[in-house]
Amino acid sequence: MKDERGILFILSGPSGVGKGTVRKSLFEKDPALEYSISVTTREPREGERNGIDYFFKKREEVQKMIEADELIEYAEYVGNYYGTPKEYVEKTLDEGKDVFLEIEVQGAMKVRENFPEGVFIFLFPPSLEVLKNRIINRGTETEDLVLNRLKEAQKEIDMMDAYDYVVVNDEVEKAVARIQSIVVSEHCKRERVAKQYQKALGSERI
Ligand SMILES: Nc1nc2c(ncn2[C@@H]2O[C@H](COP(=O)(O)OP(=O)(O)O)[C@@H](O)[C@H]2O)c(=O)[nH]1
Ligand SMILES: Nc1ncnc2c1ncn2[C@@H]1O[C@H](COP(=O)(O)OP(=O)(O)O)[C@@H](O)[C@H]1O
Repeated sequence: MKDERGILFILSGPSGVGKGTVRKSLFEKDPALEYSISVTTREPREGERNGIDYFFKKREEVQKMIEADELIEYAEYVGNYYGTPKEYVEKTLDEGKDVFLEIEVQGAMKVRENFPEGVFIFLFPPSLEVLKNRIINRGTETEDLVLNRLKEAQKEIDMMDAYDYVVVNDEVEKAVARIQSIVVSEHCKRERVAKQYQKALGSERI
């Protein structure tokens, strides 16, 4: 284990706001970050690959993982399970690397209980109209599923106050730059706290 653990960043927000798009662009710019691949029972979309976008699993398989306490959190979202494998996150943080989770709001709130030191970022749409258009234009959901996702979105936006940061995703590049600033300032903050702590300990010894 490295002296300093990595930081756990949780990127959350309503479906269609652009979490996946922003996360992918962020990872292209910052190869030092590590992405935690979730398990899901949802069917793969065209172009999605097992072990890259998600670990696609059967319901019984995810249920077994839940029973064996192999997930940090899981949530049932629009009829499917989604969950974060524990082992990868713990191991990567112990190696001193920062880990990003891209998860919905119920799951993020559960992560808070186990990782209160995590940094919680809520990605916010410029407006509900824009959000609706982004889900429709993505073209991956039927009309019913778009409506379900929008219903969830309203509930999710109501939870925004529980986050450390709110980032508006007006333009992908701008949203990515805002998240990069958060990553840098969180590292500076932790370094400062560590130095103050060392100083306090030092003066105690004198
Ligand atoms: N709680 C939880 N949510 C997840 C996880 N992985 C993905 N999600 C979220 O589940 C929701 C649905 O994901 P998905 O079906 O891929 O749709 P999309 O994000 O709208 O493209 C999104 O809000 C994801 O961020 C996870 O491991 N745990
Ligand atoms: N800043 C943005 N401006 C315009 N379109 C965007 C922006 N961010 C994302 N999108 C588009 O919105 C749709 C939903 O984005 P996606 O990343 O799939 O969202 P999420 O992962 O939050 O469900 C996609 O078609 C994506 O290309």
